[in-house]
Amino acid sequence: MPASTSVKLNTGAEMPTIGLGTWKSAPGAVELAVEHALTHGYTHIDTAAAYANEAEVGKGIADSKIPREKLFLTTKLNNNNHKDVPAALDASLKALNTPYLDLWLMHWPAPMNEDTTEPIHDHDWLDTWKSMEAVYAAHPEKVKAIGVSNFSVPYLERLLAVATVVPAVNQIELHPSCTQPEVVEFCTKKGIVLTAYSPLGSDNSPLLKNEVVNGLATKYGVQPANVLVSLQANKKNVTVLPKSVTNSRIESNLKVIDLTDAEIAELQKIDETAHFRACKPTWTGHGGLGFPDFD
Ligand SMILES: NC(=O)C1=CN([C@@H]2O[C@H](COP(=O)(O)OP(=O)(O)OC[C@H]3O[C@@H](n4cnc5c(N)ncnc54)[C@H](OP(=O)(O)O)[C@@H]3O)[C@@H](O)[C@H]2O)C=CC1
Ligand SMILES: O=C[C@H](O)[C@@H](O)[C@@H](O)[C@H](O)C(=O)O
Repeated sequence: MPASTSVKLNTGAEMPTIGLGTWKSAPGAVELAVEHALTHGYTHIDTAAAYANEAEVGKGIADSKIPREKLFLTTKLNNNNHKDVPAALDASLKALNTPYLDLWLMHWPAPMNEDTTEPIHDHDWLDTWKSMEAVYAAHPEKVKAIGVSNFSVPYLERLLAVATVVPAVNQIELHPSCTQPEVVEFCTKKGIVLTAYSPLGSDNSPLLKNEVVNGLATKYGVQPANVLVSLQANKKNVTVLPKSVTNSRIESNLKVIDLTDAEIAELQKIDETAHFRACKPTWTGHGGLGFPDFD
């Protein structure tokens, strides 16, 4: 099926299919990258309190002069803020210099200490979700949708058993070396949109040199990165976040090609022989977080 330009959330809102990623986009560079993206066709930006760049992302948004209602802005609750959800939301809004978020995600189901070096075990992430639901209900003017990130099937099952709000999105690692079919299928069945992070395989990705990826890039006259972004954009229930601080790449990453079902299957097969994750859940100190390649 042809690639989408937006995907409908369970709130009714449209989420633009391609968003600019900003993890490791340093202050100084990130405001220019965000401004460049927003003045060259992007309408969706992804950041996180953990990236320590929300203020600069906010500056890039302001400098672009894009009307707020034309932008889809996502940020994430940091692992060290699970105990103080309302204050964390206000801090992100202030840093981003925006009256509201289009989407606010629990970054990891993994509460951590103040400087995110150690896990803490006296707080349950399910209570964090309940606090996010409460803030969302009390302040619809501040947050238009809530969701999760780095949630495996067992963690989603635990959440859905008590949730009064079904997460709008689960943002997870998705690329040909990390295809996660179980969680993609589960979310799709439950009406939860997937957002593909590290779609190029993150920094210094071997996927950019992969033979299948390069074969398709040559066939369609595009860059390997376009094949990788297009793979996600060609899926029905998926949005995708290529990150770059390089203007030419920011522009070119928006170009999506329509892949055939056979080409999609060939790309997804790469996982069978060359599996990797750029972001291992174990970094949080909470184990594999229910992901089958860790537990
Ligand atoms: N929820 C979560 O836990 C996570 C969320 N994310 C989100 O997803 C976004 C994307 O993931 P990320 O890990 O950053 O990695 P990506 O897969 O987007 O890859 C980014 C890397 O690819 C390079 N690159 C970008 N475009 C091209 C191109 N056209 N050709 C060649 N190289 C290119 C970038 O370099 P350069 O910038 O120098 O151009 C950078 O080194 C993040 O920025 C973040 O917003 C990511 C990880 C975890
Ligand atoms: O969004 C980005 C990621 O979640 C990142 O914050 C973590 O993956 C972590 O820093 C790590 O070291 O792996």
